[in-house]
Amino acid sequence: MNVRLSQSTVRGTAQAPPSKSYTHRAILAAGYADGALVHDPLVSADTKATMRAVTAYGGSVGLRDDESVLDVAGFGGQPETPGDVIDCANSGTTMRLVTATAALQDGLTVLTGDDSLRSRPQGPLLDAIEDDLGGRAESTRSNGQAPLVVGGGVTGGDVSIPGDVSSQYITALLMAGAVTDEGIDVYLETELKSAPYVDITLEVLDAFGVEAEQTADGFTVSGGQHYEPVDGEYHVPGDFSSISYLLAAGVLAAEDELTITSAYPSAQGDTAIVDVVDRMGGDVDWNQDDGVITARRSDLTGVEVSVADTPDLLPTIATLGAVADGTTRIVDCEHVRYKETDRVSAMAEELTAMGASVDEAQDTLTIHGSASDLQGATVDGRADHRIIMSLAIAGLVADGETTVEGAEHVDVSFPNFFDVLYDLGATVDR
Ligand SMILES: O=C(O)C1=C[C@@H](OP(=O)(O)O)[C@@H](O)[C@H](O)C1
Ligand SMILES: C=C(OP(=O)(O)O)C(=O)O
Repeated sequence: MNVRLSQSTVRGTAQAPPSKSYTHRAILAAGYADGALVHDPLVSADTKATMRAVTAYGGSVGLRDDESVLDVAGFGGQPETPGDVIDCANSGTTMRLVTATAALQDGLTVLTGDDSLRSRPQGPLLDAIEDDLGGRAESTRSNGQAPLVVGGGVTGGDVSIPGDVSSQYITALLMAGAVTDEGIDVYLETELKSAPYVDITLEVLDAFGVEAEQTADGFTVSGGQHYEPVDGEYHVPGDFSSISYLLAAGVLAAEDELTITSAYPSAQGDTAIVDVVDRMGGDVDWNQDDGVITARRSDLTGVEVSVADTPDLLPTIATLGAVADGTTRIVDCEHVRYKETDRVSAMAEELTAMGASVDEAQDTLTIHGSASDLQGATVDGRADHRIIMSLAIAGLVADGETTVEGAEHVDVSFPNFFDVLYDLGATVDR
């Protein structure tokens, strides 16, 4: 699906979609439990992959008609051997988290995904399971990528793992480690990137009555624990990665002001987008008690931003930088190359196609911005939801028409993104 956008303004109120990261964890935690009601879940292509995995391990997931609640029956910490391959589709979170689940049972699980997911790094997690925990974890092509074959009935132990490839390996080991006999101690061999995502994990584990904590050199979870959420329920907060596109639309294109609801504080590192926009000179106000962000159109100035903790914000900040006056330097971004696509290159190339001046280095993206340089163009969304949404926001400001190719992939995290933009008054032809 191609979506065409033209320079236009937005106004009114948009509700943030529910958090993808919290939804994945809540579904899997409910799977490790006897079950749970997950309120306000994100129902998207990625979270459906985690629902499939929980079902494959012997649980079940029912969705209320209005999509407001997932009724998850769990497998009680003892996953069954799946009767079929688990298709994780485009979801790195599903593949990593479920690989550790697979290691818990004696039988084998086969995990695969789409072209993008089958090119992403899984090697450090496979090595941790096989070399450190004594399980079986193989890449069928011996290249550290899916398809994967995992099993072996691990009972816990000590794991050494790099921290600068994906924090999802640590999340996976902590979630599975709680139901092993011995627990798992994770030692980080390199500095942890995307650290707030492990904080999200600790928050969800706590809500499910599971204890895990940070240590001087990593994380630890003791074994023999039972997942059991308070009152059998869990509530998912709004998603700040998704909010970043709405907030960018507000400061770049609001006619008067744009209001975003369901924006309550949580462990999400991506709440940093509010501060980034503020530092760029954006007129933004966040009422944390009410969960409401208000943004007004503003003239932005380039800044330097580290995305070490917030990789998913890179595409949004790149778009903001292309419109801001002066230079925006996005640093500490090498790990953003291991996502659905290499997002550093993707944003460099596609914003350049729209007339921006961008320099790319391995760990830095530098954008010499100016709103007047941005021209509508046909851009490739790279089958990556965040590239698509960020380029669409650039299309609200660019002179002339912008066509974003492959726009249907927003179904991964923000399925009604283009409907929301349309309802806010943007000129969008879906
Ligand atoms: O655990 C999570 O929910 C996520 C962790 C991050 O990945 P990495 O830890 O691989 O950087 C992030 O980019 C991804 O969108 C979601
Ligand atoms: C990288 C992302 O997710 P995942 O790793 O789950 O594919 C994302 O949502 O930007």
